[in-house]
Amino acid sequence: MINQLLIIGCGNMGGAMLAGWLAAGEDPARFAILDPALPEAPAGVILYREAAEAEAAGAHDAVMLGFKPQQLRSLAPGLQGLTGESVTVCSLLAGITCAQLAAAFPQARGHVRVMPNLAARINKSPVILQEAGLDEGARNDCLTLYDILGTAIWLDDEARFDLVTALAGSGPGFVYRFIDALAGAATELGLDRAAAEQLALATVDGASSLAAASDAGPGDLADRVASPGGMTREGLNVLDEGAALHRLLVETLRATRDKGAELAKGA
Ligand SMILES: NC(=O)C1=CN([C@@H]2O[C@H](COP(=O)(O)OP(=O)(O)OC[C@H]3O[C@@H](n4cnc5c(N)ncnc54)[C@H](OP(=O)(O)O)[C@@H]3O)[C@@H](O)[C@H]2O)C=CC1
Ligand SMILES: O=C(O)[C@@H]1CCC=N1
Repeated sequence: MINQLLIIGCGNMGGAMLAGWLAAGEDPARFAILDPALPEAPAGVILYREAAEAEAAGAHDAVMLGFKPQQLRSLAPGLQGLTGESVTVCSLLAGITCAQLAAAFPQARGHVRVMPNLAARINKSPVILQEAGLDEGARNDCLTLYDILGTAIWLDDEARFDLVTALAGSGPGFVYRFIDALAGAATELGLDRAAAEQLALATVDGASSLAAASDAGPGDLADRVASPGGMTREGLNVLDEGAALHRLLVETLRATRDKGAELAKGA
């Protein structure tokens, strides 16, 4: 079991994960934060401002890097005292590989890439994991911890990590853009903006929950919405013309995925 996780950089993503763990009933004492400017920590969670304070406490057996990938090179030297041989280094840093983590924190017990999304806050995030150097026990400990935030899985091929990041880590951003565009389109065609947003959000929520609960795939479900000779087919035809939506999303995921390699190169 991971007894104490030190979250180094607790912004949007680290904060969402911490909120998810606490909402699931985890003991706040199981977590500590190292963040120089975070206004406050949740009740019961220790907040350190400087690495030396966390080092002196020496209470953690894993750290989770929640700062930006572009900060790895400058911050790693100051974190060596927190990443000794009994400590597992977990990283949220998009693009940064296990080999780069191992080079940045060579003394650590093992290295884990973790890719959640913001739905961790409500324990509904996929969490993709990739490790280097972990034994079976440490693998199980990681899976158990991250599974609390939704569904955690090990990826067996790190070459695909940036692609799953684009799909599952960045994915909520694309879905939010879609909901916004759906509401915007209805507004342009005559609906009040507030009503359009409410209807678009409720529709995506219901459609997603139904798909998650259904044995049928999303392609089949789309066809079930389209009554023969009815209205929906006309709209699907617009999305399908020249595989317009498919092509747009291939380009969207490609651009997102490729930025991962760029971030890795800069680190
Ligand atoms: N946002 C998302 O949906 C996802 C993000 N990620 C990854 O999570 C990481 C964080 O992203 P995100 O949460 O969006 O970014 P944020 O900017 O919200 O969070 C980064 C946090 O790190 C803090 N920080 C800055 N410098 C230090 C330091 N020297 N020591 C400790 N903490 C520091 C920041 O403080 P301050 O604000 O004061 O600078 C901030 O609280 C990235 O590596 C990203 O790739 C992964 C999956 C999804
Ligand atoms: O935009 C980013 O780089 C991070 C990684 C996945 C989601 N947010």
